[in-house]
Order: sequence, then C-alpha cells, then structure tokens
Amino acid sequence: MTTSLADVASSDAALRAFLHGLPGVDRVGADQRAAMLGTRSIKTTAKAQAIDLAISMVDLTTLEGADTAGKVRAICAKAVRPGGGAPSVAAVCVYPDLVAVAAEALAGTPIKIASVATAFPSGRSTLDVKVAETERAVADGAHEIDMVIDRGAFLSGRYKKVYDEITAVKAACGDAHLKVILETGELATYDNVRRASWLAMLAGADFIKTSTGKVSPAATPPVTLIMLEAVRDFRSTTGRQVGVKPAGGIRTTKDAIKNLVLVNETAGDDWLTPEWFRLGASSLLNDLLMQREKLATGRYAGPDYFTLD
Ligand SMILES: O=C[C@H](O)COP(=O)(O)O
Repeated sequence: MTTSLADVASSDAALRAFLHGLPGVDRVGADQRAAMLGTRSIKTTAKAQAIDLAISMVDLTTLEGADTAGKVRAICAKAVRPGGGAPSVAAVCVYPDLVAVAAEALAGTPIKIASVATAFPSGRSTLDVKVAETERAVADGAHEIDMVIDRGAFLSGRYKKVYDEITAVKAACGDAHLKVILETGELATYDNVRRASWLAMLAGADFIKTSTGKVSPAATPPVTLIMLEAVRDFRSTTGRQVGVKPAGGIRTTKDAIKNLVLVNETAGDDWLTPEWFRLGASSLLNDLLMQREKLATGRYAGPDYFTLD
C-alpha cells in the first residue's frame, strides 16, 4: 500500500508532528543488533563474492584541501581498473572544482562522478550559493551530488528550512542523483538519525548518506542499521526506494562485509547493488584488493603492490 505524504511538509509544525510521531529508536537494541550482525562469519566462496560486490559499491573519495588534478586523475584510473582483474568501483567523489578533471578522465566509462556541494562539510552558506554550486558541478559533469543538511536548523527544530533546502538542491540537480548527508555524528541521538532520514527522503533524496568523513563518529554500524530500517520503512509506506551510503571511517574489508550483512539483514537484497548501496571511503579500496589477492593466491601481495588510495 502506498500513501501520499505531501501535506507533512506544509510547515515546521506539520513536519515536527510527523517526525516526532515516528517510533522511537531503542538505543540498546540497535547497538546490540548491529554488534550481533557484525559477528556473522561468511564462507570463503561467499567472501570472494562479497569483496567484489563491495569493490563495485565503493565511491572512491578524495576530499582534501590539498587535492590536485593529478591526484584526481590517479584515482580515476584506479576507479576504472583497480588491478588484479577486480571490478571497477561505482563512482569517484571529489570537490566541485575538480569535477571537470574527473569528467575528462572518466569519459566513455560507466563510472559515476559524485561531487560534494552545498558548502561541504559544514553546510554553512546561503541557499543561493548552495544551488549555484550544485548547478555548476552538474554542468561540469557530476552525475551525483552529495549535499550536507543544515544541522543547526535541524537541531533547533527548523525542519521546514532543512526540507526546503533539500528540495531546492534536488531541483538544481536536474537528472543528477541527490545524496543527502545527515552528518549523524552531530545529530546527538538515534531518534534524530531516524527523523533526519525521513526528512531527507520526504524532501526527495535519492540516497541518504551518514557522514562527511570530517566528523567523528562517522558511519557506525548502529547508525547505518537505523538508516537501512528507514529506507525499508519508507519504501513500504510510499512505494519509493531510496539508497544508503555509509561514509567515513570505513577502512577494512571486515568493515565493508559487516555493512553488506547489515544491508542483507535489514533492508534486504533489493538494496545489495551499487544502484542502491554505496560505501564512501578514501582508503578502503586497497584493503579490499589486498584481501582479494590473499583469497585468490593464499598470500598478501603487500600494500606496495597496489597504488596508494
Ligand atoms: O564521503 C566519504 C568520506 O569523506 C570518506 O571518509 P574516509 O576518508 O574516512 O574514508
């Protein structure tokens, strides 16, 4: 059954009534369930498949003030051919001024270009600047925009402002997909993570993303679990599927596989594809490649064998 939620966004009061009417998150239960799922072991054959699936879901990210065109070209080359016959990654994720470099480097490949916009990572700018930054990144070749929400507005209950910013940036995206970063490390409670997930989805997010990678804690398993529950419940309420992107602090193959188990056990296998689940990470890919090599040959090739992330 699908339901229209159009009126929910008419005012702060209507949004507040809806978001605060969502069931509360049982904090202890969420922590325990995420920890329990994190201990699941998988067979060696399934592990090889899981590593390749995880590689295909990586948004290979560089978001440093010291980024250069050369570094972006290098990660684009690695995104297309990570090495050892591994599949290509889903996307590269860069600052807006480097989108054109990535677009040139990835022309003719299926790899998506994602760009952080809207005054990443703080989100502290005016809406017209955020919209202009989004439009420019899309014009330069971004297929996906990773925007941050206004956490100050969210935490002070100005939900309509957050909603309106998301809808304005979504409109500025045109055909590009919009990932909405909640920056869960600043949201204080799991209830707020659930509310922000619903708010972003109501406003038109194609994906909800945990974190910028600049705030700790970032993509913790319980937070990812709560967001996966939110997309599952949002689809059963509205009929629309929204993707999930944990990002920030995901560095090891173990972390990646824990995430895949969370997806499978929470949202289900409809989400177990790069179309609906991404892993935002700057340094995960090398570990996935090293573990892949180990499974195939019985030994580690060593980090020097792979180019640096
Ligand atoms: O969006 C992705 C994050 O910025 C990456 O964070 P990370 O450097 O901790 O992997």
